[in-house]
Amino acid sequence: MSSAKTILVTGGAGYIGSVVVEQLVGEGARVVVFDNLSQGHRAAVHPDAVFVEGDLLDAEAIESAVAEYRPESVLHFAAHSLVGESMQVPLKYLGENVTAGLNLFQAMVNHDVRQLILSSTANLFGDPEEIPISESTKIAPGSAYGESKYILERMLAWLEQIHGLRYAALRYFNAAGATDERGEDHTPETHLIPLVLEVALGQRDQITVFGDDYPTEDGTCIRDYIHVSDLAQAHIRALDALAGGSRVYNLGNGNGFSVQDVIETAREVTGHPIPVVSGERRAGDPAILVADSQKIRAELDWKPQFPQLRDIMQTAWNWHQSHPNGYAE
Ligand SMILES: NC(=O)c1ccc[n+]([C@@H]2O[C@H](COP(=O)([O-])OP(=O)(O)OC[C@H]3O[C@@H](n4cnc5c(N)ncnc54)[C@H](O)[C@@H]3O)[C@@H](O)[C@H]2O)c1
Ligand SMILES: O=c1ccn([C@@H]2O[C@H](COP(=O)(O)OP(=O)(O)O[C@H]3O[C@H](CO)[C@@H](O)[C@H](O)[C@H]3O)[C@@H](O)[C@H]2O)c(=O)[nH]1
Repeated sequence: MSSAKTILVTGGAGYIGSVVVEQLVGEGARVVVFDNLSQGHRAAVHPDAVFVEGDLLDAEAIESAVAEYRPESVLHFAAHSLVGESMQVPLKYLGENVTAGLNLFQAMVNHDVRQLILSSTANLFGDPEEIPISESTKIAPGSAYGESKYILERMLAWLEQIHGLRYAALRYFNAAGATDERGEDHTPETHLIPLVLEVALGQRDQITVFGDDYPTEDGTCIRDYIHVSDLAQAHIRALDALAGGSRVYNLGNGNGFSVQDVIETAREVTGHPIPVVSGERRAGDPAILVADSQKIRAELDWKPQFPQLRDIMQTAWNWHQSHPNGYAE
């Protein structure tokens, strides 16, 4: 990775973005984080990164940040990202995620910034026709959130054709785990793994399983959990490869685990019994999402360092134990 170039990271105070920033700074890059702290945390931003507090919905704010810092590339993490919420308030996603991207892309076009990595999602595939899901699997977004990400992917394809922008769309499956200093801390928390660990910490009484009548072996949804550091490494490789042209990759571990498996693994890792109650299905949740990530493995020589769910959850548990109140002082 070339060290002198500036990289702008939207959403760099959030869960995944902050870990990517940590790795980029470690590689010697000059990093500028742009985040409105709606979900992110100032303390999650690596101290060697420049921090700009701003909202992508404010076109002037992102325009002036791009004008001031003149990044060579942009990593775009900032978004609303909850599948379930997007099925309650679809316009928050179809409106704000798309407008935020639009304002960012416009600022990039205005200042001739020609490289971008987009955080896309496995939710692009809805209830997929095939498992594992490859880049050639039919796209049929499973929620308003997934649709908002697909609109951004399509916008980028046009900007490539018309303005020569080079982009990588990384369709993450379920991010999980932590580094020593950075982990998952959302308010409210809605993600399965941190919620289960909050039960183990005694901060919640139980975990509700959203649906136990799916067409899977134990009836609960299956997901592909990928360690956040492995995701970060994929961004660094994709950034280095962008000079060779735009690309789209599905990014997961390639192994599926049910909600029940996650709870059982949490019991093993934490030693806590983790009481469970059955709940209704959550709208927008596909039964099974497992990635075929052969393409990024072959083209970028990327390989997950955390293939086992147990190891991923151990890193999350370490972080939750050392940060029982998340990033709060
Ligand atoms: N967590 C996952 O499993 C997962 C999976 C697939 C895709 N993604 C995508 O990856 C990205 C990061 O996810 P995350 O889990 O780290 O989410 P996150 O909520 O922790 O991080 C998002 C960050 O963006 C910031 N932000 C949101 N709207 C903004 C705006 N209008 N202007 C400026 N900053 C804004 C938030 O404050 C936050 O720091 C998202 O785009 C999400 O859709 C996440
Ligand atoms: O209290 C809970 C929370 C979650 N789940 C289930 O656990 C699984 C994982 O849910 P969650 O951790 O909320 O993640 P997802 O909804 O799968 O979404 C994540 O993973 C997607 C990619 O697969 C990303 O696009 C999203 O941004 C990211 O939030 C799903 O089957 C949920 O129904 C429960 O049963 N109980």
